[in-house]
Amino acid sequence: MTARTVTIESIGAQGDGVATVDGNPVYVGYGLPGETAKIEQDGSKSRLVAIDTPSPDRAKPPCPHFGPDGNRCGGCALQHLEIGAYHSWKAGLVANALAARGIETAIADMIPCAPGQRRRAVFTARAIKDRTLFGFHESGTHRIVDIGSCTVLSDGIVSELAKLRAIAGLFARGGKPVRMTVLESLTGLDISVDGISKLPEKRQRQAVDLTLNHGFARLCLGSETLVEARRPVLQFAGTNVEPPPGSFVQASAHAQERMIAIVTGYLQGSKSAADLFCGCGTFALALARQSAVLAVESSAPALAALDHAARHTQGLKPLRTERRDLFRRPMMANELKKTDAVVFDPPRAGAQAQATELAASNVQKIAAVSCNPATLARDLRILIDGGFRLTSVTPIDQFLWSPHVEAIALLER
Ligand SMILES: C[S@@+](CC[C@H](N)C(=O)[O-])C[C@H]1O[C@@H](n2cnc3c(N)ncnc32)[C@H](O)[C@@H]1O
Repeated sequence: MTARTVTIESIGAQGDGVATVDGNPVYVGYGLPGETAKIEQDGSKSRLVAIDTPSPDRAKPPCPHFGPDGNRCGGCALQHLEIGAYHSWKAGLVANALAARGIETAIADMIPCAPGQRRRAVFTARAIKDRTLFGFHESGTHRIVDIGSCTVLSDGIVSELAKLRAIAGLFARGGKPVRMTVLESLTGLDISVDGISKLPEKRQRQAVDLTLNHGFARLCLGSETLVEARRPVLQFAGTNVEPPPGSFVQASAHAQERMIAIVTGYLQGSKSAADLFCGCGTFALALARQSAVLAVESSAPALAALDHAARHTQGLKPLRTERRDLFRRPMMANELKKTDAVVFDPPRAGAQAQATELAASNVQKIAAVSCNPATLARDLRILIDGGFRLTSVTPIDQFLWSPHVEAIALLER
């Protein structure tokens, strides 16, 4: 460790301050641009000792689990940055990724999300002696920061943290850490545990009893439902959907509705749309109110939930689903002959093979949704080279105070 004083120049992609020492970057967690800070340096990492000249953009973090010291919850990276500067930094992540692929474009205003709006969280639990650590990993380590509150999550989850910890403790007691995905659905909390394959019978009964006594909707271990008091339900643009255990859904209902509005608004007027990487139908079910839809996805349970929702919703145009691995077998340009509009929303790896087929197709309008600016930029480059024009890029702060950002890019021929 070398003690030194540095000046922070920028914020890195993970939210740490970045200084330069001997021509190399040194990351200073909790540091902001313009600040002079005393650090103990260890290669590119450092420990912050003191900030000598605080930035005017420095804000008081609202969460007690956020801070520069050890045991800092890694869920948030930037609570110490004033909200306007924070939004500019996040929009910059998208702009920089696009610029790195030679795409220079204006970025629209950030769609903000407020504290307390996040409806889905993945906790880690580990049993130690007679108690359970339950929370998120410390920044950059596998240590679990035990949380008693969270500024980002919805009240419906935060108010139940102690009860969730007790249930998680039953699964973690065997010694292995477990992950617990909690989704606040309209009918109650939907809890899904993974990391172990089986629970001893007595502990399983206790977990089921706690779930029922606390009024939670469902408890699953992997894909096995241990108890379902009520079907968990979400609404996508007015349509009820019953998500399968642990399935992907947008992290915030507010962000989801704004994203649906952008996509359906842009693709309005198309006769036949495709939703690729459709999940349980966030976009497909909304699009089916205005055009025929082909919805494609690799997860069978997600498609079953989408089919079930479509069958029980009045007034939709024809909606067809197809199970398909779009990485290995993208929808080919000639299969999209009758499709004039596409929304695609792939996992972080992006949709390179699919973008290549779209570039060669007759599709006229595309909404590209992504939680990874780097792969979004790569896929947009393919589409632009194939003759599409980028008409707008809108960042959405779905992952408040984290270094992650959602974005929707709109393209047309
Ligand atoms: C970011 S989510 C988007 C889901 C949906 N659009 C939504 O808004 O809820 C990505 C989806 O891609 C699916 N997926 C992952 N790999 C895939 C693949 N190789 N082929 C098709 N779908 C895949 C996942 O199951 C997941 O539902």
